[in-house]
Amino acid sequence: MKIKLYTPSDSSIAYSVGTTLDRFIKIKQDEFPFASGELSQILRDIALAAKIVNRETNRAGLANIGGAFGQTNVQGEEQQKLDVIANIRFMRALTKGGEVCAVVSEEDDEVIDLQNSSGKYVVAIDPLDGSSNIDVNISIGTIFSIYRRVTPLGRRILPQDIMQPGNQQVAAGYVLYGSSTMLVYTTGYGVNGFTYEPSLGEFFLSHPNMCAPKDGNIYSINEGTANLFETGLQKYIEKCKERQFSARYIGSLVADFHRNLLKGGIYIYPATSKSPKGKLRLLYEANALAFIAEQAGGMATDGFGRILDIEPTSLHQRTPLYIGSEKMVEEAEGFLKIKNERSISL
Ligand SMILES: O=P(O)(O)OC[C@H]1O[C@](O)(COP(=O)(O)O)[C@@H](O)[C@@H]1O
Ligand SMILES: [Mg+2]
Ligand SMILES: [Mg+2]
Repeated sequence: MKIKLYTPSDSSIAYSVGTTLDRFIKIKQDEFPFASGELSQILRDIALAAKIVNRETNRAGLANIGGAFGQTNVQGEEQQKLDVIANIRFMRALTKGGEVCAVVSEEDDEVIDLQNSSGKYVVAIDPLDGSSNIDVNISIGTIFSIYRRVTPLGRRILPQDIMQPGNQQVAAGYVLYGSSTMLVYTTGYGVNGFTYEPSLGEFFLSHPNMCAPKDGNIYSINEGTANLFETGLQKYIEKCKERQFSARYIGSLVADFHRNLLKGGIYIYPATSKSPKGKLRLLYEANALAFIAEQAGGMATDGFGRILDIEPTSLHQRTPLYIGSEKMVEEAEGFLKIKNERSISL
């Protein structure tokens, strides 16, 4: 009996396009002799909850899941039903997974202590990003950051476990519920994207080693409040128009970020005279995407400094965000600095 050896074309790579997320996590874990599997488990828990939220999102119009929940969250924003459903689903998966001791969520005023003294990790999460787009069938997302607790296991969680700068993240990512559903994440060793195959209930590697183009011609900003922007930013936008760059703004941070990550571009949610800290939240929006952007060769600042170096002072603190292709973010920063220097010297 003859035995034929199977030699897949790219056998040199342990994983290739089409590898399941589970397998990819396992392979990556094996690359770290000291890895003990807890972080891998959290990534699996997040993937599981994402599958459930994906199902709810897809049938939002049918199952009376759309619309307001009838309560406001700590940001004073009206919660959508899907905000609350997603929050419950991720919280449940992270609790059941058993590796997390505390969760910071956009939808909860306080830190959620999961009463799990053996949990080594803290998760900050925006369960449903782009809430204003839920009812109009436009792409929405989930954003997550993972940190290792800094206080000893078995002790009560302390503020220092939660208030860690983004440069302490051990993993971060997002889920995009769009025409297809994708999970994109980093553990500090590059960025990989997985596409969900609903009929098989699996995420498959579809975008290995994602790299942001160094430059681009897409700018994403809500110009509705342009008259409240600082002059440096107004000048930068004029420059983009002069160059006939494409203006693209979905109004879902995850979707705008993802497009620009693939095609090259800059997303800006600036400080305005009305909101001096902008709108987006540092702990569960900006930090995660900044980690991804940097790992993909892009850049993320608040207009003046690196997002990942901001020392958090409050759970739901906001930050201006300039994120995307390196050259574009650098240039936008340059415009801000010039104008600011001029206004200071006047
Ligand atoms: O309507 P605006 O002011 O442009 O804000 C849109 C931004 O607000 C957000 O919806 C805020 O996120 P949430 O939906 O999670 O609150 C971002 O996704 C989006 O980029
Ligand atoms: Mg959000
Ligand atoms: Mg949200």
